[in-house]
Amino acid sequence: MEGVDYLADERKKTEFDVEEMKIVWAGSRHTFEVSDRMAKLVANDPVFRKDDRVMLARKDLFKNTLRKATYAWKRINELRLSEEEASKLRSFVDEPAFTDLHWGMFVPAIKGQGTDEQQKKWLPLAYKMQIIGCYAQTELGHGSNVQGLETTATFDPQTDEFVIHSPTLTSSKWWPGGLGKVSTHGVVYARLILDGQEHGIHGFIVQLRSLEDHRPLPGITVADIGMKFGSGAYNTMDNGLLRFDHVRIPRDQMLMRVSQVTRDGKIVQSDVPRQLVYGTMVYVRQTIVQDASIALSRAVCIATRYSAVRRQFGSSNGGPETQVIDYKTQQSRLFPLLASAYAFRFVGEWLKWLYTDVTQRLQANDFSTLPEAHACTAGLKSLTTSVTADGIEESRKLCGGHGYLASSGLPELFAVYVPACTYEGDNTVLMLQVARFLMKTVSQLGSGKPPVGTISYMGRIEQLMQCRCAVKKAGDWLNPNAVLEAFEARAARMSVSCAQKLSKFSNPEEGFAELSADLVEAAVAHCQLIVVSKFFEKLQQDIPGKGVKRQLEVLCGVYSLHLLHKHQGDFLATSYITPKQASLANDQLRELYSQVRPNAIALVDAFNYTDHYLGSILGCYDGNVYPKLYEAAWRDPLNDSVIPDGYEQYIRPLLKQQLRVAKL
Ligand SMILES: CCCCCCCC/C=C\CCCCCC(=O)SCCNC(=O)CCNC(=O)[C@H](O)C(C)(C)COP(=O)(O)OP(=O)(O)OC[C@H]1O[C@@H](n2cnc3c(N)ncnc32)[C@H](O)[C@@H]1OP(=O)(O)O
Ligand SMILES: Cc1cc2nc3c(=O)[nH]c(=O)nc-3n(C[C@H](O)[C@H](O)[C@H](O)COP(=O)(O)OP(=O)(O)OC[C@H]3O[C@@H](n4cnc5c(N)ncnc54)[C@H](O)[C@@H]3O)c2cc1C
Repeated sequence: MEGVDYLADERKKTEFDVEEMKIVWAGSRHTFEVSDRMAKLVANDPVFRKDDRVMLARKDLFKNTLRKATYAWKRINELRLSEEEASKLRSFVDEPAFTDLHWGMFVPAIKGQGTDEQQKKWLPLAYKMQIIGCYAQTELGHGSNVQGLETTATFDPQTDEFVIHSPTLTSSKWWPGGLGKVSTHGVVYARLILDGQEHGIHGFIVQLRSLEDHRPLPGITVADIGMKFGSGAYNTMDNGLLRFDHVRIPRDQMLMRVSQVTRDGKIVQSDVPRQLVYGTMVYVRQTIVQDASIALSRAVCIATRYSAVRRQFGSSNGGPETQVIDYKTQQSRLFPLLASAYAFRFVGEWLKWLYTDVTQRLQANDFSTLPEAHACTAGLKSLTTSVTADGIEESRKLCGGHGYLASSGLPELFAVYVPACTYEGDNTVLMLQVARFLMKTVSQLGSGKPPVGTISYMGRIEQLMQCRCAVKKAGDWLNPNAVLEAFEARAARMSVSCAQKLSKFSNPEEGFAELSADLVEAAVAHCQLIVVSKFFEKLQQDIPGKGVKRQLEVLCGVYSLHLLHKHQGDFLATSYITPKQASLANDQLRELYSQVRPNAIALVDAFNYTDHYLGSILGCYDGNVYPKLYEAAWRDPLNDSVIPDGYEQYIRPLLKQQLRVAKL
């Protein structure tokens, strides 16, 4: 059976050039080649084996992660990998570790908020991993409300130091990844106090552990916060707690790009906005949007391959049963997720561009696009992580009973992914930030300042409030202008409706709180519009390869029309479409599913995932699912012996007792 491709017939149906689609998915030929090389490097190295992860107890699991992370660092140095290659290698190791926070938050925080001198001092140490850092912001009592953090940093002019202190139990830092057992340093967020006066939240570089023996420094209490959701999963990470008892650090360890504290204890604001203290979160939210397409595509790849292998019902005259992927219900659950994975890939690519653009502007003291960048990163992080977490769970259900097995890879993928809906900003809290941005935009319409970028459609508000959908037959829904106008009109009308209701409140904050559920819906509509429009923009690019663009057009249609179908209440209630037009959209959607069907396997092959990275028997490339499931069952430690441990102690006496009862 070895070497047989059970999905070969499926692959023969493909109507497009898969190799070219791999380049589109990766973003460029260069990125594809780097990814492909790094994925194979990891897959072929036994040290990076991960199929035993869910069986390990916490201490073994954690030590195993330390071993892998250290080995990865050794390989990165031996092979002299570039930053891009190293980051890909780490992502293919596919195990949350302290290094994620060191490279993903500690280094960016110093880069974004440190002065040139601070960067010169700290970054070389961090780059060589001579220090290991974490991002210590959240506390036991406050996460979302950053202004509510309680840790204090009081300047002592006598010694030219800050005194970092945890005044209450709720001020204990709680959650930072890498903090519990590994980090030697942290960027710690605390309230700045100068001469008895508070000056808001700022970041400070604080050494936590000795570089000699790793013991916590005097005044520091640090530990892991305990087991988290699921087996394996995020338990490889040492999320930590941290308390300070009047810990002293030199004045130059406050990150001073946004504000400086002078030798005599005065605060000097530079001309950059104070929101830049939140800059690391903007950066990470943008990377989380890119990661969403990866997590969702992994789940979809597993569910699609398995749906083509799995057969149930429909056999006549002893012929084969129906592949479950041929059921329209399966398609209507699976193909929108496949389309969403592609949609998120392209919006992630665009968001990376937006972030680079805003960073360059900030360097030139142009802060004009910061509010939009904040709204886009917050909103898209919220939208894509919510859909991805739900999509992974739906993929599990699409795999029936076998999806519940750890060897399907889906339970662990869900457990490791779902906190993305919470970390880096709770998804509801972030959507409310988008809503604030929208309400501000609506209130400024007509002020002579035309809205730009993702909000430019608001500049056509009068037209969007009045227009009516022109669709007459199902095929009209393939017209990008028809779809875009529908999403623009829906988003604009929902925002205006909220703004009108808000204006009736004498206290705007009270109104905002009262209407917050409606405001979140308006924000979701705006974010979905961004994803749809970026998909259409992608299609305007030159996309080579036989049939590749055509497939992407089909997926774009599936993505937008499934949203239109799912949220038809919004489109109908805002009176842009009629019930008949909603029904035509659904007819067109069904037709598009038929076009996806023959290409479904090739569309997930284009993700180019190795079997190692997918970590799923149900999703393996060759589709040889059943023998692999059978063999995996025998590898479970419970099957090491025929008679289980505990038989003598529990099962035997129980059976004997039943026997006695039966004899009576
Ligand atoms: C297999 C492995 C796969 C694993 C996946 C890999 C990915 C791994 C990556 C990372 C691992 C996980 C890391 C997680 C790390 C963390 O969670 S760190 C902690 C993150 N914490 C948060 O995100 C807290 C959320 N809260 C906030 O961001 C803010 O406090 C708030 C946005 C809720 C604002 O609260 P509020 O009090 O209303 O605001 P103010 O502070 O007063 O500011 C108001 C004005 O500032 C503007 N603004 C807010 N945020 C930003 C920003 N980030 N950038 C720019 N501007 C911002 C806001 O719009 C207001 O502006 P106006 O005054 O003009 O209206
Ligand atoms: C796995 C994981 C890793 C993490 N890593 C880090 C890290 O490295 N560093 C770090 O500093 N932090 C980290 N965090 C913490 C994380 O950033 C916070 O948990 C997150 O920001 C949410 O804050 P919270 O826990 O205070 O939630 P809360 O704000 O208490 O949320 C509870 C509920 O209240 C709702 N809610 C809150 N405020 C509002 C509002 N204004 N309006 C309406 N509803 C509201 C929320 O929607 C939610 O339903 C991590 C968390 C997790 C789970």
